[in-house]
Amino acid sequence: MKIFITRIIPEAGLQLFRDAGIEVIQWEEKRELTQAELIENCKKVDGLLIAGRGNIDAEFLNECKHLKVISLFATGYDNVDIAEATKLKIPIGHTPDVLSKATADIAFLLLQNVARKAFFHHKRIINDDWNFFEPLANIGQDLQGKTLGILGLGKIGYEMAKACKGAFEMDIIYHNRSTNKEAEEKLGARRVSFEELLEKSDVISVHANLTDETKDLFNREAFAKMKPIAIFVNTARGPMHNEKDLLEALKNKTIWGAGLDVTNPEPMHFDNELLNMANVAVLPHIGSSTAETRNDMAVLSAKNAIAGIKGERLVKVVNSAIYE
Ligand SMILES: NC(=O)C1=CN([C@@H]2O[C@H](COP(=O)(O)OP(=O)(O)OC[C@H]3O[C@@H](n4cnc5c(N)ncnc54)[C@H](O)[C@@H]3O)[C@@H](O)[C@H]2O)C=CC1
Ligand SMILES: O=C(O)C(=O)CO
Repeated sequence: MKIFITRIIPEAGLQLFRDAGIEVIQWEEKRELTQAELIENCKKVDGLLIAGRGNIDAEFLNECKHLKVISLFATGYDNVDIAEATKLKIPIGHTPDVLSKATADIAFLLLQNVARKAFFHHKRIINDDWNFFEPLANIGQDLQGKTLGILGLGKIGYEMAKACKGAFEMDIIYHNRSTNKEAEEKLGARRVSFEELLEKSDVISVHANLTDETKDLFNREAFAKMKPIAIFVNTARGPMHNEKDLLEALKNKTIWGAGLDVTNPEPMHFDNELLNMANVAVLPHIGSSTAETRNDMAVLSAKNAIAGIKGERLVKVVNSAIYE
């Protein structure tokens, strides 16, 4: 039995494959493998563990329909044609829960950095531009008691809401497909329409899944409805905001600032204008990137892959319909 892994993953996951007697073939080159190379490598194995990008579309799935499992080293599965995988009865595993706190921490970190322009001031010091105490300079904004609007109050959104409530006693409003009872009871969160979320939030933090419905949701029209002091934070997926419209909204002061762990496209080009704006903080998609979380992701994704190869139900499966 063999598994192909598209990146070098933490040892804790590799050990589980050894214990299960499954041979590991890892892609060790720094560059991203091409779709043709992905297909070629998958032809020789029973399962695929995919970390990073990778387009698991209908064409790939039909070329590799012998795969007993595709295990994502991620919780987001927007790069997979789930309907086709389900039709072909290929189980898709993912790694929810274990990364919720780490990812929400990055949303929280971005929010504070933007509110106080911390990344910008750090850059100024590097450029020998230390501005001594000036009452009218280096001005950020308080977060205390402000309104946090969450788009997609699922696992990560809940952790972000909890952090903001605890640290800044923020009022929480949210737009979600369903009511989140726990957030309403424990955090006093209130479910609102998308329009109300845009109009009432001082901070909008995006935590929904990327789908046809959420793609390009934050566009010129949406930014125009937001408050001029609003801070936009996206740690979910870059295509949920329109980057040209975001730049324009920031330049025109339609909104106040933005914190991005995900960009559109990804990677963001180093000379992108957003990177030179004082009220913008950008990170290279590091939401789940802590030693502890990556270890847990390695273990969970390996457990999913091993179960799939053995023909057992995955621990965390996206397309549970295949078992019905
Ligand atoms: N920056 C990073 O490194 C990471 C990013 N992510 C992203 O975060 C996303 C969320 O992860 P979780 O919180 O674990 O997922 P989740 O499934 O627990 O939460 C997503 C929430 O979004 C809601 N939602 C989906 N479509 C919606 C719509 N059209 N309108 C309103 N609400 C909608 C769902 O009902 C759900 O409550 C992932 O799909 C992934 O794209 C996840 C982990 C790390
Ligand atoms: O889990 C995900 O969806 C990520 O984006 C990376 O952890």
